[in-house]
Amino acid sequence: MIQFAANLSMLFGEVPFLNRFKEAKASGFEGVEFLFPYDYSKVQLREKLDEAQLTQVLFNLPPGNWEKGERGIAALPGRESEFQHSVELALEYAEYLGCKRLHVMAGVCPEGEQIEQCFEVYLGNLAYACGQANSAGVTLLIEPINTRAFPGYLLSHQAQARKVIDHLAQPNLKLQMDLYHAQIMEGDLTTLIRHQIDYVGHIQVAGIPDRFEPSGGEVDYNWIFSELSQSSYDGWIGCEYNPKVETKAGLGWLESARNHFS
Ligand SMILES: O=C(O)[C@@H](O)C(=O)CO
Ligand SMILES: [Mg+2]
Repeated sequence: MIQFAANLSMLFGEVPFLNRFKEAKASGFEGVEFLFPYDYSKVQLREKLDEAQLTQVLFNLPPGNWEKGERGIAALPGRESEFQHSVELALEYAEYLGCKRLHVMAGVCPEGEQIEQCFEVYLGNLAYACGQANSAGVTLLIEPINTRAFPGYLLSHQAQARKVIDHLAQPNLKLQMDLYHAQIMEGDLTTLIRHQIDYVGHIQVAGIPDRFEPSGGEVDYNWIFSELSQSSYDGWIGCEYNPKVETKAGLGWLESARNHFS
């Protein structure tokens, strides 16, 4: 059955990060996701999950130097050995936290590098990572991200991701379909969902254009949730949005969203 996960990098920012787990549970979430766990020990995080009885649904591989503008290293030529270490670290956390999904960020193709070469490195790194993750029972996800947010990001369209997944033909490589990015880059969300739901290993939602709650803005999420409820997808939906005012005050949309899946 489809369930909703709170993205703790964005929700419950009113309290310190480690307190957000119990806030998520108290607000009715059964699972959590966030961008990166690496500022905390895996033991600290496990404790928080256990205390609140939450499932760790997803997090990302280390992204490289975020402060310097790096947004993943999977497609960066010359960074292959760093990438392999990042896979090892992420899998260590994933196994300890019981997390079955990891998002591998492609990265921004560096100036002076050919896109084709970045793609070649990306494919090689993904194939390596899939092998490592498979033995740990972990699915890797690739997410097309809008280039307004991350200019030059290598993977920005759903069809590109499908091609990568088809090309590599790995059983544990899936699409992270973030409907916020998909609407900005492509629109036509219903058709995208109908055409590629079999590729999808995780979904994320936010209102468009402001990345607020998925209840206002240009996309009718009641329509989208109804569409998803009729599809074969039965995984998690990550609530990856910035609360417009305050997290709890803005959670009214969730009850009616859940009604689509009950
Ligand atoms: O959509 C996003 O921003 C995230 O899912 C992510 O992993 C990269 O920032
Ligand atoms: Mg996302």
